[in-house]
Amino acid sequence: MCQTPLHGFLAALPKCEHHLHLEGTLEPELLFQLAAKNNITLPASKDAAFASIASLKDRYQRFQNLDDFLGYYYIAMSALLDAGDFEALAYAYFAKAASQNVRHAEVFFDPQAHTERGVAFATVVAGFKRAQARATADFGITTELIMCLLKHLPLAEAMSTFAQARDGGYFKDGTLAAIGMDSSELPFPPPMWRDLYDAAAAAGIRRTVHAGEEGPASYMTQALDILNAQRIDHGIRAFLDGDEALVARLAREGTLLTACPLSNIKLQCISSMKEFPLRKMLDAGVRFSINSDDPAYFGGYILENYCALQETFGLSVREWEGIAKGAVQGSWCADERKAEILAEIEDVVGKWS
Ligand SMILES: Nc1ncnc2[nH]cnc12
Ligand SMILES: [Zn+2]
Repeated sequence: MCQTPLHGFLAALPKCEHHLHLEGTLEPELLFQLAAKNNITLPASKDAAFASIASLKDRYQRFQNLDDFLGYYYIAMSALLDAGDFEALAYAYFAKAASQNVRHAEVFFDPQAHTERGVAFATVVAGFKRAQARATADFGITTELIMCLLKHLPLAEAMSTFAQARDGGYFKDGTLAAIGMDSSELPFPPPMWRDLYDAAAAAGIRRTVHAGEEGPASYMTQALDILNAQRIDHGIRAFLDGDEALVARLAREGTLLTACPLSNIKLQCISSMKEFPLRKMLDAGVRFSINSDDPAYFGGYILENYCALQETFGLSVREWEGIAKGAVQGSWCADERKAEILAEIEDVVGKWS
């Protein structure tokens, strides 16, 4: 438990999570269990970190950058094979999130990372949908799925995965809420993905994209101008690069940045929490939410991210109220659901003021 006097308040505060990769919640314990069940051999002969749960956890303390982490992330998810595996993964995350008072979660998954190794798109989605239904019934948490396409694969493959989901009615029937893009950033700037984002916009589908994590602020401007992205995942480089015009635009347009402070430290995008641009984000009036990204790898779920910020920046209850409400306003859920969560926030704030 963190040491801040506001720990109880931060734990109780109703939260929305918008930047969470379901595959990034695969804890080493579940990974080893699924690998044994599915007869998947983890490549311990190539990388000794895969020898045991303990050695893997130790290696997770020392990521050098985004690509170093992604190497482990893609190998680990090869242990996920049947719908029950995807259900177990997602349900474990929803249970953990609900225990930290996440009331609404919009979560990413990477279908291409599964279809390219022979797991059907429908299998992945069926498992996640079962977990979503159980989590809502068990915890009252509402959830949405965002399909991410991978930047390290060709545009044509992203387009065909997108077309499969669109033509299969997955967006129309509400199974999928939006598209996003993730994976390596620097070698794959936003203009490469124009056709994908144009096709999503033409079909009336919501759009987010990872940008400004390792890549420069100019990638964020391209994401807005060329991809017409409605949300940006990470986005800290707007502040770190001092791009004042972009910051002013983000504030003016009310674009949600889905920030992930512990992730930024673990992937060495910033060297300590003091460098996380929280004060600049607040002062500029940019809308943002605080999220966990890949909690099984980065040493903390959403509450640990809130607490780590509090330990460094010492915000007031009122400032946290503003952050929590901004996250609700930036969510892609119905207005009635937003009103419910906003009322829950007022309730908790009332008890702590
Ligand atoms: N932080 C991150 N950045 C880009 N792609 C990712 N995939 C999973 N986590 C990611
Ligand atoms: Zn991410």
